[in-house]
Amino acid sequence: MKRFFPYYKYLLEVKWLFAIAVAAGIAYGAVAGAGLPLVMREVLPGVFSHDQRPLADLIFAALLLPAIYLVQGVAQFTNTYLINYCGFRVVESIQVKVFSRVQKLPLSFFHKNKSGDLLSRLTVDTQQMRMAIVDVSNDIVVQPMKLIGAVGALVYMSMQKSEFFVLLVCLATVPACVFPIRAIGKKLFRKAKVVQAQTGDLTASVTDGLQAPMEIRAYNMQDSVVSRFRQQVNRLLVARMKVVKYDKSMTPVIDFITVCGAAAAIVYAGHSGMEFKKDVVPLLTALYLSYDPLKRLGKIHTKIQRATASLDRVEYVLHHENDLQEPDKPQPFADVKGAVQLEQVSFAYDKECVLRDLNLSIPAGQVVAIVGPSGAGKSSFASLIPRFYDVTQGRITVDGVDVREVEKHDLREAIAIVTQSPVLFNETVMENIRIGKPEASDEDVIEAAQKAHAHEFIETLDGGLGYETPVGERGTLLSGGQRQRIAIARAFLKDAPVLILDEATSALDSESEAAIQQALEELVEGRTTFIIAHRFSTIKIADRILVLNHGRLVADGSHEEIYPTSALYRDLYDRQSG
Ligand SMILES: Nc1ncnc2c1ncn2[C@@H]1O[C@H](COP(=O)(O)OP(=O)(O)OP(=O)(O)O)[C@@H](O)[C@H]1O
Repeated sequence: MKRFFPYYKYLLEVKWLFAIAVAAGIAYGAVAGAGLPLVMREVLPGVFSHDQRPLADLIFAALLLPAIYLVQGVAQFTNTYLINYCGFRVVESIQVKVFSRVQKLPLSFFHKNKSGDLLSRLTVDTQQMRMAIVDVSNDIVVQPMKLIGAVGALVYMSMQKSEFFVLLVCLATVPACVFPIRAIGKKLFRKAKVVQAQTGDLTASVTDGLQAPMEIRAYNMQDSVVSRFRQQVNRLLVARMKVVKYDKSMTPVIDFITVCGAAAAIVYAGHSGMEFKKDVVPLLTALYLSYDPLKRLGKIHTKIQRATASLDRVEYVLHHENDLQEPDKPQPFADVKGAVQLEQVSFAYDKECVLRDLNLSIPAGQVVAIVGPSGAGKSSFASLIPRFYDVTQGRITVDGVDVREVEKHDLREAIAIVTQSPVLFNETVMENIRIGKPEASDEDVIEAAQKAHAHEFIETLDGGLGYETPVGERGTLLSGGQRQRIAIARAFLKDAPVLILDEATSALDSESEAAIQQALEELVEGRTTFIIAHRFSTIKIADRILVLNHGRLVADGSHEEIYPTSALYRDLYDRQSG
């Protein structure tokens, strides 16, 4: 339980509503625990005595029951309604915290963790945590109150007739409940952990299945995808049933132990010649009502165990070490010109180096194409400049400042990236371009689209809806060439001094290709540009070509300089020109 304490601060945000909820819960507990037995003990025996009672007395006595249930009902509704509200608010705060943590983590985190599993941690596991924080806090106050109410009624009755006191001994079965509660709780924790992990796997598999509809159809994978899903659902079912087994065994076990106490009460009551209506019924009602909160208190343990299994998964994200730390004393980074320098740079994702001993000086405004065979390290090279990863050795500077010594936000403000398959967000074309500069006016966005040779096609979109056309999830309502031009428009709007272009590998139709080529030529002007050249179609706009092979720089110069001297470049170039 201690592990949940840091999260109680979210409950403080709704402390007054929570306090009202608990107060209503206490009122409910007191009325539910003590009201019914006392009515039975004090009122009903008189009503059903042998003497003829006036009708008014009967009506009064009868009305006591709905009155008790009315008070109890209003208090219970207020309690559960507000507890639910507080619970949702706490979940909301935890979800925002986890989501914002995820957004701060480096790219490597997303390569190690499946997005579906992260989704399940963010949604399912945070909901489980709610149980431990809000429901348990409520139960911990309300259920003992109910217990005190019922036990109070027993004590009150025992004061009226001393034999009743002995019946309190029946409650001695209560401590015996602790042992099964603890044992079942331990089992439940382990089983709940398995369920949460498998829920994550299942969500990951669903996400995969929904994100690649074309590939699944193209390769006729429907049956195998469904069969894998069925297996995972089955595994989850088995794991869930284990949780249900332990969770649901708690109540019967506690019922059995406590009913032994009730049996002892009956034996005692019968033996000592108590009056059934007047003494035994109210007594058993009070006993029953004191066992109910006990069972609920027992469930608190199982709730905490289940929530702890989820807490582990949520804290995996919250406490995940960020290996791309911000500098302690960030250097100012304004009016960037874009001179980039690599000094003895080596880089490895894991153990094996994918870039080795790179020494380069790229003056501001130079357009550099990076070429090399597949896997040579071109994309890795480009990802080091915006500090998506840190170099393993050496350093990279922009305008003489080590990229690790400026705030990541400032560094990335100075860099625009156009990837080969740009991701569009499920918003309008206008908003997708505005991502480049959130404060830009509509006119600025349109101007950027014009520069990117995108304005013409945007205007005709969706029967003239133009910039207000939604692009669909991940931009699926647009063609590859259109998506690329929107990404180029974003880069124009951002107007950053450093540009990284990941040239499209897929063939575009000649009209798109010509428009994109022209847009890129204008975009690179005056910016330090790194073009990851897969198809060499953009190579002619480069001032300088870097040839990488197995992570090493094997040639560096203009096309005219390196074509005669680098066999690898010549080979790559000739193959491309066919
Ligand atoms: N996230 C990653 N984690 C681990 N290894 C990676 C990761 N990304 C790339 N690699 C490895 O790093 C090496 C260089 O990959 P990189 O993507 O930089 O090459 P590339 O020249 O851009 O290739 P291509 O032209 O095929 O895109 C490859 O061996 C690749 O397997």
